[in-house]
Amino acid sequence: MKLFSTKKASPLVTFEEAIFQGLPPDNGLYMPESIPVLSSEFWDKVEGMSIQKIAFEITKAFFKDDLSDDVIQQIIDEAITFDAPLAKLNESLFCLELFHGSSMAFKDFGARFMASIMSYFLRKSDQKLNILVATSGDTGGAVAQGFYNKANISVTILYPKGKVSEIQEKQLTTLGGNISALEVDGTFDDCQALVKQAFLDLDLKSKFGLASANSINIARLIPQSFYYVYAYSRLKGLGKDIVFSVPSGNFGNLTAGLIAQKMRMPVKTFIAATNVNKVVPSFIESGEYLPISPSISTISNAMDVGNPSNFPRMESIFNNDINQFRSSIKGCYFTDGETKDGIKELKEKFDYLACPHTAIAYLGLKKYSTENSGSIGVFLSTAHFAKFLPDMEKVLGYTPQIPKRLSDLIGLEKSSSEIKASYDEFKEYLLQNLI
Ligand SMILES: Cc1ncc(COP(=O)(O)O)c(C=O)c1O
Ligand SMILES: N[C@@H](CCOP(=O)(O)O)C(=O)O
Repeated sequence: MKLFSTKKASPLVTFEEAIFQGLPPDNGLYMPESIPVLSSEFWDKVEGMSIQKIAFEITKAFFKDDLSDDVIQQIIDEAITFDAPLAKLNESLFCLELFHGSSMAFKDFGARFMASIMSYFLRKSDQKLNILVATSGDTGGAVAQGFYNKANISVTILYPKGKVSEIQEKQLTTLGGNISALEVDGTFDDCQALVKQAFLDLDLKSKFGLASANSINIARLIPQSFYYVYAYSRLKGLGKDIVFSVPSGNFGNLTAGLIAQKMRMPVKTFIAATNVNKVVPSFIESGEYLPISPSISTISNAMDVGNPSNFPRMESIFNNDINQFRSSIKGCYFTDGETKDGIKELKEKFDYLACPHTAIAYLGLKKYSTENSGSIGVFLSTAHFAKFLPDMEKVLGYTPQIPKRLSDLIGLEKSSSEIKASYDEFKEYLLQNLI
């Protein structure tokens, strides 16, 4: 499969080139030249398939020219070691739980898949690789877990100082080994801009192998389509239209849903549910794309993104046609006060505990369902609620039970280096520390 840059000013590349380059030289984003349509035989039989089987079939559809079946199977066996259960809240309302992986966030699908595939390609050569990744909370933890101890790979994670939860911070800063963390005095968008600048820095690129583990890297997005198809497979038998509500920040998750739709997964509509960093919902309403700078801090901190990096991919999927955009995605946004009410409502009405991001997806679906009825609603739960303990305690009025995997982190000492949001300082750090 070949990939093109959304800016159309860079040459086509192979999948291997795209994942190791991360960003095309013209600063666009790589997209597959064509998104494979899965066969009607696949869609007929999907109901009985495990998530691993679905993952295998999707990966094969994309990469049959790049990877053998045995290698694909090996990558799936290594990466997709957990499930994505659908919790039924009532006859037409389901929560797709994406937090059963190692870092307890949906990023585990993409990060583990990417770590396996990159390790496979690296084993064929003797090269060393530096992963640079920006996080507003969850990507960093998933990438740290996914790449921990992978041979010949070093990971540098940039996160905004004071803007991630304590447990999220511990996930990024306590593994050690090949994982380092940089605490940036700025916002997530500053972290993302620093990382992007490094990928375009020819001096750095001539000295080191650099790659991205953010959703700007296409290898993160394809595995995120697995769980949409899995949810569809479990709900198909109900014979109703399906609406997916996706809590969104950088819009990798929603773009992965659009990729699943392009593969012919039937979807009635997607809901792009954000916090007050409402760049995409506002774009859907007004047709104007206006980044928010600096991004606004909220209790759904992992979605505090003022310039979503996957927006050009979404535009490319819709051929830059706002009407196509509007017919596939409905936008909505919620304040912190509304988010807290959403958490309370989920607990009181359904006895279901959800993190602030998940609550936003629930609210998005609720808003849509009051105006449209008759479909099945699925809201995506993108992280375990315990990752956001202080806010959960404030909203619920008690301390919910924390999985041991997360509570064990609290006592650990963090190890990170502080930098200003300055490219010179960042580059100096990289020159001293990359492998
Ligand atoms: C818990 C959680 N929910 C939602 C999002 C937003 O996802 P995306 O950036 O793919 O839109 C993130 C961050 O990626 C997250 O960590
Ligand atoms: N919300 C993310 C921000 C980075 O998004 P990515 O999907 O592009 O890696 C986070 O949790 O770090």
